[in-house]
Amino acid sequence: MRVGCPKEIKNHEYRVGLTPAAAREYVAHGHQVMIESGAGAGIDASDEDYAAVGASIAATAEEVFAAAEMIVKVKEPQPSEWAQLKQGQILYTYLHLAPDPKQTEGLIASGVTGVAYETVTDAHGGLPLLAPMSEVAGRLSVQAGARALEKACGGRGVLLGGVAGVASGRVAIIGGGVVGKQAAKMALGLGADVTILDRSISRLRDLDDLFEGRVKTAFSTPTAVEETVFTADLVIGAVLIPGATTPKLVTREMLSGMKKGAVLVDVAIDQGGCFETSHATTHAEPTFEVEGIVHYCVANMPGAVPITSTNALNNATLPFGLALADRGLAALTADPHLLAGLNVHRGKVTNRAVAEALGKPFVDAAEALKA
Ligand SMILES: NC(=O)C1=CN([C@@H]2O[C@H](COP(=O)(O)OP(=O)(O)OC[C@H]3O[C@@H](n4cnc5c(N)ncnc54)[C@H](O)[C@@H]3O)[C@@H](O)[C@H]2O)C=CC1
Ligand SMILES: CC(=O)C(=O)O
Ligand SMILES: [Mg+2]
Repeated sequence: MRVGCPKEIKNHEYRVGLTPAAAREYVAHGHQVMIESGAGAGIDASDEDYAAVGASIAATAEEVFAAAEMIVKVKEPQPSEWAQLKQGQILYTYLHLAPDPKQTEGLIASGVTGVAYETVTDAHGGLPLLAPMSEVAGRLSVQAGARALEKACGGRGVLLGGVAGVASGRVAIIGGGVVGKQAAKMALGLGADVTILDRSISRLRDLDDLFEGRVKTAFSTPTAVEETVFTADLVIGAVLIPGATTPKLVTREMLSGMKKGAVLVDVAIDQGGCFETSHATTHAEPTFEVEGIVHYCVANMPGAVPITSTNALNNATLPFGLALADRGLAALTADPHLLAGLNVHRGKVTNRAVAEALGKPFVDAAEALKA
C-alpha cells in the first residue's frame, strides 16, 4: 500500500505520524512510504533519516494527500486537509469528532475511511491508542497548572508543594482514568494535597490501593464536585465518555464559589471539555480568565513534548497501522477493537456516540463496510 505522512499543521504541533523506526517497519512489510519534507523536524528526524529507511520524500503535503492510499497523522485534519481527502483513502489519526461538527461534515463530504485513534479499544476495556497521549497530558497538566498558578501568570500565587510550616496547594482531579492517575502521580510528587473524583467505584478502589491513602478519593456527584472545587487551587478536568461530548461538571455558576486565581486545566477539552466555561486554546496562547479563574485548555498538550509523545504514540499505533496497510479494510472486519476505531466511512458516521452527539444517522461499522 502507498502510506503517506504529511507534516502536522495545527498550532505548535510538533509531533509526526510516523517515526523513522515505524516507517522502516512499513517498508519491511512491502509498503511504499512517502513523508512530507520536514515532517520529522520536531522530533529531530531529518528527511535523510526517513530516506535511509527506504521512505520517499515529498516536497508538499498535496503530493502526499494525492498519492497515499492511507494517511497516517497525529491531529485531526484541518480544513485545508479535509479538502484533499477522498473516498477509498484510509485516514488513521486522532479525530475527536463529537464536539467538531465542521470537521465531521468535511470528512463525510470527502468519503474518506476515518479510523480514530481515540476510539480503538483493547480486550481490557481500555483505549490503547489514546492511553499514551493521556499519560503525557496527565503528567503535563500538573506542570502547566503549577506554572499558571504563579502570580505573574495570572494565578493565585500558590506553590503546590508548600514549604515547611505552610500548607501545600490543593489539587482536585475530576476523572481518575489514565490522565487522572498520571496527574495524581505528578501532583503527589510535588507534595500537593490531592483529591481524585470518579463515577467508577472500582476505579476509585484501584486508585486508593495504588496510592496507599496518599490521595483522597470521592465519588463524583455534583455535590462532591462543588465541595472539592471550592477549596482547590488547581482543578484538572480528566473525564471521558468514549467518543462522546464531555459532560460539563463544573458550571459557570460554580466559578463564583472558587478561590480567586485558582486554575482549571481542562485536559478533556478535545472532547468538548468538562468545565462549562472552557474553550480550546493553543500552545501560543494557552490560558484565559473567566470570573477570576484561570483556564488552560490546550487541545494538543502532548505536542509540546514531541520527542516523548511521538515515540510513545508510534509504539501504540504501529501494530494497528501495519494491519491496516497489510490488509486494508479487511483489517477492520478481522479485529473488533480496530473496527471500534472506524468513525466515518464513505460518508456514513459509524461511531454511535459521535452520531448521537451530532444528531447524525448512525450506521453500524460492520454494515457500512459491507456496502
Ligand atoms: N488535551 C489534550 O492534549 C489531551 C486530551 N486527552 C483527553 O483527556 C480525556 C481523558 O482521557 P483518559 O484519561 O485517557 O480517559 P479514561 O477513559 O482513562 O478516563 C476517564 C475517566 O473519567 C471517568 N468519568 C466518567 N464520567 C465521570 C464523571 N461524571 N465524574 C468523574 N469521572 C468520570 C471515567 O470513569 C474514567 O475513569 C479524554 O477526553 C482525552 O481525549 C488525552 C490526551 C491529550
Ligand atoms: C489525544 C490528543 O488529542 C492529543 O494527543 O493531542
Ligand atoms: Mg487533543
